[in-house]
Amino acid sequence: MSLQPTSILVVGTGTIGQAWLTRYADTIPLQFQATVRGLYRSQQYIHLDNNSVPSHGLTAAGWQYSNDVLTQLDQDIFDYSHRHEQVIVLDLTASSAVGQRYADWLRAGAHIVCANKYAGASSSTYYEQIRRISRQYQRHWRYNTTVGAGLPIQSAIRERLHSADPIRGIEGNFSGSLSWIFQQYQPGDQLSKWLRAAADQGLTEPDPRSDLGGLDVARKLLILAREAGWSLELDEIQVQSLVPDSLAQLSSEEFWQHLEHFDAEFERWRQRTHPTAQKFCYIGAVERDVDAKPHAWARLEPISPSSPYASLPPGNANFVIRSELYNTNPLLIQGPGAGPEVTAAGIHTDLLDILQQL
Ligand SMILES: NC(=O)C1=CN([C@@H]2O[C@H](COP(=O)(O)OP(=O)(O)OC[C@H]3O[C@@H](n4cnc5c(N)ncnc54)[C@H](OP(=O)(O)O)[C@@H]3O)[C@@H](O)[C@H]2O)C=CC1
Ligand SMILES: N[C@@H](CC=O)C(=O)O
Repeated sequence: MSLQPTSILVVGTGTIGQAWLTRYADTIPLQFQATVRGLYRSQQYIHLDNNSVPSHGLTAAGWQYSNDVLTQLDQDIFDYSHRHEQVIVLDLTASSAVGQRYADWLRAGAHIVCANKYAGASSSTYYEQIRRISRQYQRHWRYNTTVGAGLPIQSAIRERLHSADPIRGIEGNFSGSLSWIFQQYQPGDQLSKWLRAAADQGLTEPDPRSDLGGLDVARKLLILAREAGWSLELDEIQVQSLVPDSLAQLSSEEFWQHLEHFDAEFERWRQRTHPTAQKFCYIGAVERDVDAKPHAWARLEPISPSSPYASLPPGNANFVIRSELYNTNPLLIQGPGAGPEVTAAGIHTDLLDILQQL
């Protein structure tokens, strides 16, 4: 274990950030000498001293306004690294601007734990760059919660590969929020009623159109495809969007104000395409064709009462992983696929994993 102290810098104090700060920040075993030294939001940051209780940072006086928080964070990473401390950045935002900093932060000496899916689902060029820099500078990048929240999907895939058991395909209900919505929705309901309930529980993305539009599932498919060692880009994944064109360009606030269009459009689609279906599930899959080229898709499918998808508890995700060894009898992983508690727990697992390796 490293004799150097570790500074933890937390970017994002929203639903997931607050859950981690209140449940876990004060529980890091003392042997790691790891301290939360900074909290960063979109336009504010606060430095915490060694004696601060991190969870109190949320309400502490002393937050400073800045219109360039990320430059402050760059500086803080540089300062702590040059004091020969280990630095771990927790990226608990959904921000592309934050995700675009990873290469620089790794080079500057930081390790990264993220719930943010941006980097894992970015272009192959950027993704490979981050991987290369992590290896070159011997920095850790952990992102388990980007797929299935706290469920151990990526480690299951890695273990298959370590056992020389290549992955053949992955299918499932990858979205905790869409699971929550569609396991309870009944034809004739206003879909937006269930959407609001999912958002109130912290299951959706900050902008729920990322879930409804299929982007969130597509990102997860891409992250898992790359974990399986396959080369794929986000725009190669075929997704069905449930967001009407008329609502796609609105701000997130405006979208919430116009849910009647969302309900009406969904009802029209349902009547036109599956008028007798009683249950739906948003399913995604990625697999390789005979030429070893990966293909991925995600769409809302009608399901019969006998389908395994019909009995998922609301909010549960499931992953059916087929490999050479687990093929006709695949590996199944199921459990809560979203939510502040399980996601914060997954972040903490990734953090402790890095601390143990330093
Ligand atoms: N909900 C879930 O179940 C799961 C969520 N995730 C991921 O967790 C991440 C966070 O989600 P959630 O907590 O719901 O999001 P929230 O919108 O609740 O919080 C986002 C936080 O990020 C901050 N932020 C945004 N942009 C920047 C920026 N440029 N610089 C610094 N801080 C910034 C916001 O600042 P401010 O407070 O000023 O607005 C806010 O504190 C997302 O990437 C999501 O995909 C992953 C797995 C499961
Ligand atoms: N919005 C996501 C949260 C986790 O990534 C989901 O619904 O699964």
